[in-house]
Amino acid sequence: MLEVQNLSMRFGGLLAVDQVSLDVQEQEIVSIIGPNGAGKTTVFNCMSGFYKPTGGKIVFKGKEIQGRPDYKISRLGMVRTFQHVRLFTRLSVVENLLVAQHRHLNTNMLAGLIGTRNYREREQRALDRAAYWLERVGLLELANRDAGNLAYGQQRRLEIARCMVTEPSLLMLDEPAAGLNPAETKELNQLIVSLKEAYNVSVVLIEHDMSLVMDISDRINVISQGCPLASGTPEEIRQNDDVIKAYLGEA
Ligand SMILES: Nc1ncnc2c1ncn2[C@@H]1O[C@H](COP(=O)(O)OP(=O)(O)OP(=O)(O)O)[C@@H](O)[C@H]1O
Repeated sequence: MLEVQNLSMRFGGLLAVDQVSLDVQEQEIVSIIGPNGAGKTTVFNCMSGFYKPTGGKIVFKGKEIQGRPDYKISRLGMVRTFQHVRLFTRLSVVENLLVAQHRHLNTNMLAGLIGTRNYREREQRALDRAAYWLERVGLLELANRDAGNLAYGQQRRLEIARCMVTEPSLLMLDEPAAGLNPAETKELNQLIVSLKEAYNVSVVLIEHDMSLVMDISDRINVISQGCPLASGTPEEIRQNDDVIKAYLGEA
């Protein structure tokens, strides 16, 4: 469903991403790993429309999307979370999920003001979806709390719910386990696997927690200093000498 071909991104004199290719099939969890500064988030930013890549192609569901704005890419069904949580901290938990759906559906303001039947039905569906996903990520009881008052692990789960209410086919998670304790990481592991198995979602994951990556990935792509270093199953990556060297070099 997604094919990234020879993606490159240059910032002035720095070639942050150099000819990176990867693909994601339906219902697959594909991870991107690599030492700090390898270019992982830059790949994400290109894929999700935050940066216009300086080279290469990104094909999602048969359409070339490189350089398209982020809101158009998310309407095609490819949504992301961020390395640093980006919620509306002064809105309630449930409002965060409603705003996400409004932005996604491009709701007609006038229909909202007049309160047409169609609009009311859509609002009800949005509320139902929000309640469903809050329950799913264990936040229903906190629906009316300000998002900014949630514990960090809860905010990260809310971010995933905020993506899921838009019913994506591909979810991109940027370091979802960062800052989580072991119990929360285990819950996250189960949640991500269930997204794939129960909701037919494909996942692209950037993550430094190797036990999580090795446990849930179908395939892993390793990049180092912007360049592709290796790709394969968790077992192949675990035994790859270049990968071991890149990581030992970092330590
Ligand atoms: N907007 C930007 N302008 C200039 N340089 C940038 C920009 N974004 C990223 N870079 C540079 O590109 C390189 C890759 O950064 P990137 O954040 O993609 O790495 P990463 O693999 O995600 O790192 P980490 O694991 O630490 O998050 C770094 O040298 C970074 O400083």
